[in-house]
Amino acid sequence: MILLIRSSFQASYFLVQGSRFMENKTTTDSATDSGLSLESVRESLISQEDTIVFSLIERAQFPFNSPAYDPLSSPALCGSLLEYIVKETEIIRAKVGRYTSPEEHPFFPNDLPLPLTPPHNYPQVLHPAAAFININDIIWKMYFDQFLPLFTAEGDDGNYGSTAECDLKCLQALSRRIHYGKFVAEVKFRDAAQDYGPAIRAQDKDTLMKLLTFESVEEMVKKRVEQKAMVFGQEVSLDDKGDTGKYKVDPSLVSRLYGEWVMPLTKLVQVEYLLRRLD
Ligand SMILES: C=C(O[C@@H]1C=C(C(=O)O)C=C[C@H]1O)C(=O)O
Repeated sequence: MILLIRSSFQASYFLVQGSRFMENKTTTDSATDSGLSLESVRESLISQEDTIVFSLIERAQFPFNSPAYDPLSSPALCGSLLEYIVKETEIIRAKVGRYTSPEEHPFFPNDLPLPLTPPHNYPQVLHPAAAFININDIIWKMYFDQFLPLFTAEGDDGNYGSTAECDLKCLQALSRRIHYGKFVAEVKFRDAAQDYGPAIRAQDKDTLMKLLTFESVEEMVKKRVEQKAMVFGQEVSLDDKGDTGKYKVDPSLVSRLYGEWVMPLTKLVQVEYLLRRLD
């Protein structure tokens, strides 16, 4: 279910204008400064592909390792090892102000502590309603139910902590990329407000989806991530054979991840954002 709370823009303004600490280089140079353009947001998406492909390669070194996702038997801890690691990591990240960045979205947003670090004034690039769009529950389900079983080998090697750490990295990278759709939508709206305006006023999701979709760009993205998976994930051999033709993660699966989930979910975020752009 999409978390959409349409009231209290004051609270959202606080989130957008909140503190910044330990910035992520791949995402902060473009959209949160004043030079927002379709080119700059696309550059950021291209750069985020590297993070996603590397995080998938890291995860693929372990088999599925289902005990990492089973409820823990310890009475002091509830949920799975993976949930525990994600929740505790998000508590620390909240304390250092990460979720006051308009580019960061927690998977467990309830009961997070307030930042302890000094506030940072982000330029207010997005409409305040952006702060209430969080589709991490959909991303979580997609990753564990559909994608993970496809790209990990069956089995259990006992490395549950390392496995969960890798899942956390993948989830964070996917979430950042997909929610970056807010910036993509903002720039598309600014470039063609006369086209988007009527569809927004009519709350016409289908027309918005058509307006923001560029099939040729999507084809390029799928090809490029497949190529990146080949280059970043090739087995390197020092003997005469050179390229062994083996990859650490199946390049066609990375392309499929983008085609079936990452881009459709980025577009879902774009539509949800645009529906509220004139509130
Ligand atoms: C992100 C954009 O919007 C849409 C979504 C895309 C994506 O998620 O990569 C690619 C093309 C568009 O259909 C874009 O136009 O660059």
